[in-house]
Amino acid sequence: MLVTDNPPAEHAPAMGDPGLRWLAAVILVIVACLAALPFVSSREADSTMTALKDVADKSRAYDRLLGLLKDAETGQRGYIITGDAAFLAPYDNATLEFPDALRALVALAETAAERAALGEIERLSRLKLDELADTVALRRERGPDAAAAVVRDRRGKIYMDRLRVLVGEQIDTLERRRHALRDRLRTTLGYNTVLGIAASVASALVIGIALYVATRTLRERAQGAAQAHQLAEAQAEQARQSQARSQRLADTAQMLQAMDSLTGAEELREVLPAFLPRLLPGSAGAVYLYRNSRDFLQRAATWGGDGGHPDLVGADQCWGLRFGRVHAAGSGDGMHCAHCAATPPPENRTNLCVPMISQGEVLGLLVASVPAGPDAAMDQAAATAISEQLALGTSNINLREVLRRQSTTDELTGLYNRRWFDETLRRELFRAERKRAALAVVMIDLDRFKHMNDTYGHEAGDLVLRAVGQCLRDGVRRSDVACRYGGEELVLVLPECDGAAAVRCAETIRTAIEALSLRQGDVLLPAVTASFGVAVWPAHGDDAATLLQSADRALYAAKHGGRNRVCMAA
Ligand SMILES: Nc1nc2c(ncn2[C@@H]2O[C@H](COP(=O)(O)OP(=O)(O)OP(=O)(O)O)[C@@H](O)[C@H]2O)c(=O)[nH]1
Repeated sequence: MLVTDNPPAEHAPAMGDPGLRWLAAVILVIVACLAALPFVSSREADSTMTALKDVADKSRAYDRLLGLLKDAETGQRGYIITGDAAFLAPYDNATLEFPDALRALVALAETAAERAALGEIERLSRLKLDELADTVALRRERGPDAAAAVVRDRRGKIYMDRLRVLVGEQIDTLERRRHALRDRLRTTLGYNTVLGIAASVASALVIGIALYVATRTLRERAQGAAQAHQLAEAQAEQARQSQARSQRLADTAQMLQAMDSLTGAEELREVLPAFLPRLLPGSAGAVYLYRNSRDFLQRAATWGGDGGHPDLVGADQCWGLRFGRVHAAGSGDGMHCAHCAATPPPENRTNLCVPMISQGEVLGLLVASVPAGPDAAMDQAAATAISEQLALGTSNINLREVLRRQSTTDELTGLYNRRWFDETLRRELFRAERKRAALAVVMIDLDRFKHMNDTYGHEAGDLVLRAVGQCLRDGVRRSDVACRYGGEELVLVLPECDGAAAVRCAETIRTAIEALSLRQGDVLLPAVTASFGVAVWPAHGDDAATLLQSADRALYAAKHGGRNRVCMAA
């Protein structure tokens, strides 16, 4: 349109016109600034994502520190109970690694408060490790009773409880920081998108102006017009790339956010296929995660069609895993991995295998088939960045699973803890009321347990509690909940179970406990028995408190009736 409607050249303002040149220069400066802004904003998003990764690393370092102390304590307990030096392996390993783990955390400390907390952690850890070393030495030189006497004075337990609280507070602080960083990332990405659009609009404007000027001066300034075209195209390409980059960052952040809300790795099957096709356009592939046994990697998700990816992959079947870095193989070149869906890949495709590495540990494998061609290098870089984010997200899922398990279970018996019991009873009472179904509660108390502790030591008592916990787990259905109520008191919540069935269940467990034959080292411990009190909703109480009181009174009756028996509430 502009070319045909042009006035004759002699009346048109030429590029040589100083006014027009100034106008062009001003527009170019504005457009250049707009195009640069998304880059600045992207840098901000990059630095926030790095900070997020650092916070997650530090959280894991705290968790590892506590894990080392627990390993040392487990080794010490095993050695004291058995006298077998083989049990000291985790203890030796943990005491060896502990100073480095603590030093690494001190080096990462950022605030005076964190340094103060680490100082206290260091002091308590030293006391705890000294106590462990003393008891190990005592066991070696003076036998189990001398070592057990030191354990019994509970000094070590007090240090350990305090350390758990201190480390937990640090992890909570880091969790709050992670949420704040995620909010900041979301805001930055919002700005980024707006700036990307503004840059695109400005580029479109400059293209229009450049075309206008170029056509007006075409006859005299053919070369100048071509340069203007090139400049406009470069600007448009720059804006397109910046927008694509912003979009990829936003998609990656969204994927991480979605992964943050997962309760287990199996849910990746739902989340990843929604994001990976957007992050690697035109691709198809699969994500594998190591099984707990670490012998094979198991397929966790696929995208871009089923693709024939096998369920399991051995670490030695993948060149990427063997080299510990991204491995690419095209149709006519490179070493092909046996596990890839199409080996070798079709003419116009490249297979990428990218190990997912977090903190130097390989957590899984990203396998992607991408289009071969000029964008292949960009796809490879993107796949590497995505695998880093997947590794970060996966290790966060693993960490959350461990923390959730720790917060709901009792460490000694492996049964659910008191907090979980309170929540479960409240929830099951609501359900029973809604379904009009029965619900039974069974309170259990070990008989003359003080005598066991006083005669055979606290470790023997712990051994008994662990074995009784196993009897409870074996004796209930999957839908029942067995908890440690406190000390040597245990409790069962039996949904949809009437009085007769609850008494039968209690009898089974009572008989199993009575039949236990336990040894502590060479010493055969005396038979253990327990008393049971059963109460049923709604006959013995219509809320949690009265139901528990009824079960407790029935337990009292069982004790007074001679112990080692099951009594139903009156
Ligand atoms: N080993 C060990 N003992 C514990 C634990 N928690 C509580 N106990 C002990 O359990 C014993 C409970 O004793 P009592 O409440 O007097 O009752 P009992 O000796 O079992 O006698 P009855 O209940 O009347 O049959 C105390 O000695 C506690 O120290 C624990 O985690 N480990």
